[in-house]
Amino acid sequence: MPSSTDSGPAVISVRNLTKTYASGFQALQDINLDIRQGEIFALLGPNGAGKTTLISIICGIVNASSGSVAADGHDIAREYRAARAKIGLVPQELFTDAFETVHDTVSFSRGLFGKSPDPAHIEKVLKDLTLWDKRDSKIMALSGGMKRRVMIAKALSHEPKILFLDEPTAGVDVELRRDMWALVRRLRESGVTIILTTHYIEEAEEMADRIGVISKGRILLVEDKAVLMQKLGKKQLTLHLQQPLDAVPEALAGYRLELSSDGTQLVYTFDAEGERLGIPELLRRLDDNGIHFKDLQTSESSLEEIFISLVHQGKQT
Ligand SMILES: Nc1ncnc2c1ncn2[C@@H]1O[C@H](COP(=O)(O)OP(=O)(O)OP(=O)(O)O)[C@@H](O)[C@H]1O
Repeated sequence: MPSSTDSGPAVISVRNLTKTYASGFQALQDINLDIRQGEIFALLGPNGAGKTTLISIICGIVNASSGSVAADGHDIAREYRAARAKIGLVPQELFTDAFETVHDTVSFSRGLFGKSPDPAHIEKVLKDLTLWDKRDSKIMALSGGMKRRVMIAKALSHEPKILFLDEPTAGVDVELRRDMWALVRRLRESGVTIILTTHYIEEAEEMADRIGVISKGRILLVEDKAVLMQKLGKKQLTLHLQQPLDAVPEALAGYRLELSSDGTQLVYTFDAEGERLGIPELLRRLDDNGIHFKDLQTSESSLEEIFISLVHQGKQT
């Protein structure tokens, strides 16, 4: 089960969390999760997996059925105000007062957390988000990308240590998505711990230090991105043959080899372990069997393929 590691203190600790909605639907089952100080953590899962429910419980918007959450050491139920003050939340839906100016709406958000006005901080947030020039514009006059940045500015107005971004780039075009990724990295560099939910694998692959995969209300695994890709990724070696084959020779039956339908390509699929053991020997055996190739190429499975196979198998690691 995912748990705290020696790589740093947990800034969010989720223990044995379950959620059953009034309808009787069990949205989360026995979630245990630690978020480390200063990391970008991506919670990756298909629609309906429970991502928003989990975030909403951590942020104190939805009550858990059982279990506990601590934010920077404060229990979200017993010490709600102290815990919530540590957290900024950028929800999936963009909602804010269309008739307010950018500056006023962001300043007002700070007040909601009982923090005294701090014009210098608001100025810094607006400048970091390239909204300073728009500070006197009404929200309704802004582009979609700017409105999103206003939501982030609001979430940062009370100087949280932890920022939740729920599907930050859902429905956003490619250019805006790249801007958002750059912005999230800058925020992390400024010391904020970032937790983002996404169903875009590309986003987790691009951004995250660690990835948690959630499906049907359960965390299937939590892993460093690089380790996840190395551990679960498969590689393929494709050999383009000089002469087509009718079938894979018996002598090579021990290898996971597939022949293309026209007989011109042999595809060998292997994992990190197989790599060490097999390839020189395979090439030798091919040669022994009179099979020669004119070209070869390798490819690695993407995080997408890993993710799909995990979610389909409901695999536990
Ligand atoms: N208030 C509610 N009452 C009953 N069921 C709910 C409620 N809110 C959410 N659910 C159900 O709980 C499950 C998890 O929903 P949740 O919104 O947490 O998923 P998600 O992973 O965030 O998905 P999405 O990316 O679509 O938002 C879904 O099946 C959803 O229909």
